[in-house]
Amino acid sequence: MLKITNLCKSFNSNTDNQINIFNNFNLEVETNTSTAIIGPNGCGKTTLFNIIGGNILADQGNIFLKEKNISKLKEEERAKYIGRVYQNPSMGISSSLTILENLSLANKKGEKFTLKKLLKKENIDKYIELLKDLSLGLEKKLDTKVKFLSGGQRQALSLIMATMKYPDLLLLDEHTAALDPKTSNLIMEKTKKLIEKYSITTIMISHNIKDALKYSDRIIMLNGGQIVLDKPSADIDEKELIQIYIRKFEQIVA
Ligand SMILES: Nc1ncnc2c1ncn2[C@@H]1O[C@H](COP(=O)(O)OP(=O)(O)OP(=O)(O)O)[C@@H](O)[C@H]1O
Repeated sequence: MLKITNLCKSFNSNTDNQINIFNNFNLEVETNTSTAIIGPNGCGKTTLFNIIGGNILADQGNIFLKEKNISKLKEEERAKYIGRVYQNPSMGISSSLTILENLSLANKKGEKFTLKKLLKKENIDKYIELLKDLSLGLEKKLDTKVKFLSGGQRQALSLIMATMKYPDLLLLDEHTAALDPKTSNLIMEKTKKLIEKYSITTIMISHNIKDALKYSDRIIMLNGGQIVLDKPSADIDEKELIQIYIRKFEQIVA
C-alpha cells in the first residue's frame, strides 16, 4: 500500500558540503502492518519520513499511497492521509492552545474552515471518548493549555490527533524517545491499542531495539540510505538483532 520507488535525495547539492542520503531507494509496506526502522544517527530515517510526509521534496522517485501517487502533493494535502507523531513533544501540537482547540484543529485537518466553525464544540463528545480511552484523565482538562501538560500527556494527545481521522499511514518518529521509561512504555501500549483499534498501517523509527521488536511485524535496518536488513520481527530476537547492529555499526543503542 505504501510504495516508494527509485527515491534519490541529496542535501547541499553541487556544493562541497553535498550529502547523498538516498540513491535509488525502494520500499514497499503492506496495509495494516507495523514496520520498525532502526539505524545509526544520520542514516536518513527522519529524512525518509520528511519525504513521505511532504516536508521536503525528493530529487527523484515516486511515492504511492494506496496506489495514488502522492509525490507531488503538498504537505497539507498529504496530511489528509498521513498522521505523524514526533520525538519532540512540542511538535505537531500547539502549546498555547487548549486540548479542545488542538483536537478541533486536528479534526479539521486537510479541510477548509473558519475560526468560528473550528471552535464549535460539535464534536466534543467524540473528543471526550477518545481522551477517556487513554485513561490519563485528559477528558477533564479540555480547557487546559497544552503547555501545562507533561511530555507523556502531550505525546498521548499527539497520538489521538494523528489518528482521529483514520490515516492511511501513521509515521512515529521516535515518539517515546523523550519520555522516561515508565511513560515510554505507557505511550507504546496506548500506541499499540490505537493502531489495532483503527487497523492503521504504521512505520515507527526507534533506537530502542526492544520496542522495535515488540511493537512491529517487520524490522528494517537502514545504513547510508540503504536497507541492510529486512526481516519479520518474529524471525529475529533482541540479542541477535543487537549483535547484527554492533557488527554493522560497531556501536550499540539498546
Ligand atoms: N534539511 C537538511 N539540510 C541539510 N542536511 C540535512 C537536512 N536534513 C537532514 N540532513 C542531513 O542528512 C543526514 C540524515 O539526517 P536524518 O535526520 O535523516 O538522520 P536520522 O537517521 O534520522 O538520524 P537520527 O537517528 O540522529 O535522528 C544527516 O547528515 C543530516 O545532517
